Amino acid sequence: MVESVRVHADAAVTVSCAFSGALGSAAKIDLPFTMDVSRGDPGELRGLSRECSRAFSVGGEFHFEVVDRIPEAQGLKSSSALVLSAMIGVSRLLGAELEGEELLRLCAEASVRLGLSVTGALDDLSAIYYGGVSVTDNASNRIIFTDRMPDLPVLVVESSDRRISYSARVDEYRKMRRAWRAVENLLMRREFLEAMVIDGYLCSLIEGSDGDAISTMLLNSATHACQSGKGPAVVGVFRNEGDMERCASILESKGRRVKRSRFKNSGIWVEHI
Ligand SMILES: Nc1ncnc2c1ncn2[C@@H]1O[C@H](COP(=O)(O)OP(=O)(O)O)[C@@H](O)[C@H]1O
Ligand SMILES: O=C(O)C1=C[C@@H](OP(=O)(O)O)[C@@H](O)[C@H](O)C1
Repeated sequence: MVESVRVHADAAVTVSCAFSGALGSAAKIDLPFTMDVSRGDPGELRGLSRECSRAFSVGGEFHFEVVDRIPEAQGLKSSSALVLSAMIGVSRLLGAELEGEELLRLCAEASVRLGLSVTGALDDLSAIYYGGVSVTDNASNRIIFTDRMPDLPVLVVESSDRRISYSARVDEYRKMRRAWRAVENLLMRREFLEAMVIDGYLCSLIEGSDGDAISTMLLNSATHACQSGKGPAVVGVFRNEGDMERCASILESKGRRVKRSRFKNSGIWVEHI
């Protein structure tokens, strides 16, 4: 019997925020979120353990040890990484054969019940699970399509603020639903980086944004820079590592906290430990 597993997930950035009712989309980046899963006392994560028992119709409790964390409440998908890692870890512990979209739908339902997501965030779950970029309809919990992202460097600028998605002003996003048509059109043309920029701009109108970080990146060789959806983290895309490194040094000299990353096209994986 498997006693303990280690789940290797990562962060993702927002390509289209689904709060308005528009299609959701996220792209995976190489920023590790690692969780060990075993049977035992869940501590603070009792609700998550209960959701796993419910999903697999089993008794007992599960223990989750987060080894590498993603900065939380920044628009980098820490909550989806948490729920997905727990579910997939428990699935492997139990030898269950739940995989793919069915597993992701259970995660989406659990995320809403746990108060960690507004729509279930199938876009974020799918990007972390498959890698690359996912486009989803979160209202009907369906994946529309997945695709690969270009293998490019991505610089993440963290914020000292936190924005919890459950407290987002979703009514304001809904009022702006029509503005997201531009984002959806770009998604359908698979122009993901352009969609990401327009999405970040629209979210900024509601949430505000870190204009200094965005302009510093655009003035220093970023091909694209914007808030990651509702943010507050900001992301920039570069042609090569050298351009990213020069920009990262400039931001660091201004006292900004940055993480060097790149788009990631491989999926989540689990090892027995
Ligand atoms: N490692 C973790 N341990 C416990 N809770 C976590 C962890 N990571 C994320 N969370 C929960 O997820 C919330 C952040 O989710 P959310 O507001 O959707 O932002 P994001 O998913 O973009 O980071 C945190 O406030 C916390 O409740
Ligand atoms: O809670 C949700 O349903 C969502 C949260 C957002 O992600 P972040 O919380 O990472 O900003 C958003 O981009 C996604 O489309 C849906």
